[in-house]
Amino acid sequence: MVDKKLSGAGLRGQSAGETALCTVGKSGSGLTYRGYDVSDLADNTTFEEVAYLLFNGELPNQGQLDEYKVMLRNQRDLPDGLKDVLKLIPKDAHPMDVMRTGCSFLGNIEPETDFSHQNQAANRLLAAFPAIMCYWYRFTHEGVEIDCTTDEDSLGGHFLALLHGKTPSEQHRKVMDVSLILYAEHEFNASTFTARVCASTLSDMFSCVTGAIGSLRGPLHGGANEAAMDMIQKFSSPADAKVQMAGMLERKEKIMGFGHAIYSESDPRNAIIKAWSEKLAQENGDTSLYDISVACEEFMWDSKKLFCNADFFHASAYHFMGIPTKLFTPIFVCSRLTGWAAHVMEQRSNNRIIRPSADYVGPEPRKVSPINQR
Ligand SMILES: CC(=O)SCCNC(=O)CCNC(=O)[C@H](O)C(C)(C)COP(=O)(O)OP(=O)(O)OC[C@H]1O[C@@H](n2cnc3c(N)ncnc32)[C@H](O)[C@@H]1OP(=O)(O)O
Ligand SMILES: O=C([O-])CC(=O)C(=O)O
Repeated sequence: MVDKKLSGAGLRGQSAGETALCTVGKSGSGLTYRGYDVSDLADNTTFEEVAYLLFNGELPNQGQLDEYKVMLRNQRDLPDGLKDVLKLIPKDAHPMDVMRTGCSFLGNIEPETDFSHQNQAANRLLAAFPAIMCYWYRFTHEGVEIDCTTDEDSLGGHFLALLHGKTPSEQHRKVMDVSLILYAEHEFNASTFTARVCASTLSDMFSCVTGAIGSLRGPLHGGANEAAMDMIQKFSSPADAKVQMAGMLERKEKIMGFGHAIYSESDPRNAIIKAWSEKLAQENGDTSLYDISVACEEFMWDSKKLFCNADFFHASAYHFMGIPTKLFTPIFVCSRLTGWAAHVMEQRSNNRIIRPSADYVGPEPRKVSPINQR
């Protein structure tokens, strides 16, 4: 992995603080969480272990993990007041707005009253997010008031069971778990930086996470997985994908799911989710969407030297598991909550309010003229 030459607008290349949580795009290792390579974590741990690692600094032993999972399981259900609020949100609302409201409302009825409760607040959100998404989705789209508890061992399996109303396959549980690990943490990305800025004012955990959800929603960040899905579904074949993408580039359109602010040659998460997407395509007995995705990847590299970021093959992988496109970015929320909350805790542990300066480019000083002379 080569360090990208960083310059220009968007604070690119400027250090905005220290973190012990994550490295992104450092030579020799693409992505690490507290020193562990993300591929090692994806192969050898579960999402709950990664959440524990991010919140507590070390991977849990078996006893700690068992205790942690029981604690999360006991908090998966939603209070009636929150269910009532979710039922009021219309079917055509953006599910990221649902997540934002769900998070914010929970902060009203179960507030983080002081920072000694920060872990409880983070774990409550971690346990409740799958139900916030699925309760609203199934009520508004299917007219069902679901039971927000399941017997599923993992949060990934729990989400799939809530969404589909049936026990997920072992392979689908595994893919969800890997996906949640891949999306968990990514240093000072836009949404995490939002959370840290909010934390630096000594605000509460729910406000920090609510703000971060708003930043993740945009198509230049987390929203790219949905935009990528919308795009690949329009292509009828690999050859058609290449022709249509050439047109998009000619029209100077951004191709969602490609490029990255920090990585220069590849996003280490891509190979991992791409391999799972291929397995799911084979399991489904129809590889056409996967083949189209591979054609997109080849075309973008050959024509622009742009590579798939974490979002691109997540689109087909989620689609193969029967997940509606509009829920792709909310799943990202369920995972990235761990990174956001860990950064909030880190910011609080050595805080100074984040308040950069701006280069002024406006008019020279001038006097207000009376309104009838303007
Ligand atoms: C999990 C995540 O959040 S990963 C990111 C998800 N976002 C997307 O997939 C959206 C599509 N990608 C992009 O918009 C960008 O690549 C970003 C926002 C991720 C990074 O933006 P930047 O750091 O400004 O990109 P970068 O400096 O590498 O851009 C270099 C050039 O490549 C172009 N470029 C970068 N990505 C793309 C793309 N996906 N499609 C077309 N052109 C692109 C830029 O327009 C720029 O061209 P220019 O010099 O003519 O203006
Ligand atoms: O780091 C970034 O800018 C975006 C990203 O890939 C992420 O947040 O996962």
